Amino acid sequence: MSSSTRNTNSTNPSPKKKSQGDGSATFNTGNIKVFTRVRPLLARELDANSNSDGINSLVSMPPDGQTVVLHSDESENSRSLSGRKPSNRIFQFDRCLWSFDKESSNYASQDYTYKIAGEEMLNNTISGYNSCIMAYGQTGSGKTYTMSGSREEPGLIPLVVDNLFDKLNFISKENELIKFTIKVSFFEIYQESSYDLLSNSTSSMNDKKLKIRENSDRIPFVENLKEFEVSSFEEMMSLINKGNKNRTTAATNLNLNSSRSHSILTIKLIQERFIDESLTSCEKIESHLRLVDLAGSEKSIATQSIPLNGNTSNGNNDKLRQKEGNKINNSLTVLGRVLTILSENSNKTVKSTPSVVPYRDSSLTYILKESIGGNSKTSMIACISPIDYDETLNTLRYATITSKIRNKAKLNSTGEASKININEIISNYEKEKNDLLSYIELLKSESENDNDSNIKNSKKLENYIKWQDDYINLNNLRNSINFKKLNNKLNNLNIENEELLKNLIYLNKMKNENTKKLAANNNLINDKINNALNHNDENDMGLDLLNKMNGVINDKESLVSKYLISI
Ligand SMILES: Nc1ncnc2c1ncn2[C@@H]1O[C@H](COP(=O)(O)OP(=O)(O)OP(=O)(O)O)[C@@H](O)[C@H]1O
Repeated sequence: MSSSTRNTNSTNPSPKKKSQGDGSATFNTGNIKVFTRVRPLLARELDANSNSDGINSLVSMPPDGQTVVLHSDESENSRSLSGRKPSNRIFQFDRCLWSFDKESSNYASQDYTYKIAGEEMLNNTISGYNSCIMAYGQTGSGKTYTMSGSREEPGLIPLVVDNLFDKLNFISKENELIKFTIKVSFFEIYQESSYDLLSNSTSSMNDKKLKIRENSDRIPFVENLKEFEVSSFEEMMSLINKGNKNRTTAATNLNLNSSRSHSILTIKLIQERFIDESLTSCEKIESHLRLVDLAGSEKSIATQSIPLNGNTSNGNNDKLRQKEGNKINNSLTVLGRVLTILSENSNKTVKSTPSVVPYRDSSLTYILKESIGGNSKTSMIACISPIDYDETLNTLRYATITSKIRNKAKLNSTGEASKININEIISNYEKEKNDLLSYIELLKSESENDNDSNIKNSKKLENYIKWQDDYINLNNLRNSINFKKLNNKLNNLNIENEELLKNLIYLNKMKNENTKKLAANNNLINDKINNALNHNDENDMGLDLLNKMNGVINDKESLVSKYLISI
């Protein structure tokens, strides 16, 4: 059985601005960027239609790369549950990604999706802006595939992490006065409660619940969420893979591996930019990139659990899936309400009062407050199925509302350079080292069979090693800066030498010219002496002139010899 598509002649779209005046200007003005991506047909969808001639995609994407057409289709493939006759709908977004058919010339691969939807957000984060990419769409529409992908076809998250390290390594090589620190945290919102996906805790789900609080700037955060410092792609991916394994998923009729929770991965980047080579003051920039894989909107019948091992009685699982589905739908309904109000507020005139945004109505909107309505450059990838008219229409409407939201992203810099005292840092390190050394001595004297103490011991040793690394890094930084200073001095000395050489050449030239003038003067004087001698029989006047001339010669000679001595 073959699949076909209406989109046969489009080419890979080139980047360009949205043409419609729908309030979504370029990203610099702060609008949420919106992309849509259509997935291919799945094996079960092909099987279910094995008797038909082939399934068309209800979605097509013309070559401009920014338009998506949702076609009415009265055949069974439309799967319209509304009963009404659907009509063709046209939508425009920042970019429409065609992943329906791998053979198509404009097929949007995982790498291409990263280039279009991921790279700009990563660059924003490195430039010091909070950024966020979230995947939205009905269940089974390709959100997790887009965000995480598979080992063979890695999605946005692994590609972002890979490129993050590449970019930071490049910057560090170019500029040794920047120090980067990367931290990662990962949590899920399941049935309105937050859980740390990186926690090793074995306590009950109830005990593992984390609270959402607000900081002094009224920005919500997950209390006690663990944050891990990482320094390589492998380290970061091993944490993310651990988090993905901990995420709540289940097999449903629509997706064998359906995410039953919203997951939020946060990569925090701290940059310390030393203002000058003395290393005494630095600007600190702290930004984060949030990667959000939302749970899919769903109809309860469609997401009943799949009977396992041939067991048809699956009542409890069905109930749980339904309860999960209701919570997911509720939070997505609140998200829709919040996005609508934000979009209306963004398009109100300056004088009118903005409506209150009900962020607190769900944990999801509360925690995403800054990303969807505050200090963040944000993009949404609206994932759509090629054969579900009603759900695709809903998703595209949602996405259109989102594209009209204007956020105010700020550069998260300390602004003024904060003073740091390098000697103080080193003496603190030294104090810490001495404390650790004496602690290690103490531990050594404790029982060797005591497991707890051994664990503590090794932890402390780890800390000690980390301290040593930091100390060495700091010294390396100082050494390289000292080396740079010496190099500068050497360059300056070379420049001074060049100046001296130029002066010497000039003085030599002057000396030669003066010697020539002196010889010419001598000739002139000799001529005059001869002239006078020739006339000495005439009177004493000639002798007198001769004596005067001799006096002039003596004066000139002594002047010249003084000058020559001086150079
Ligand atoms: N662009 C794509 N190319 C190939 N396969 C895809 C693509 N998008 C999705 N799929 C496949 O479709 C199925 C459903 O995708 P996925 O699990 O990503 O959906 P989801 O939107 O995350 O669903 P849920 O909300 O239930 O978690 C998976 O088998 C996935 O591999």
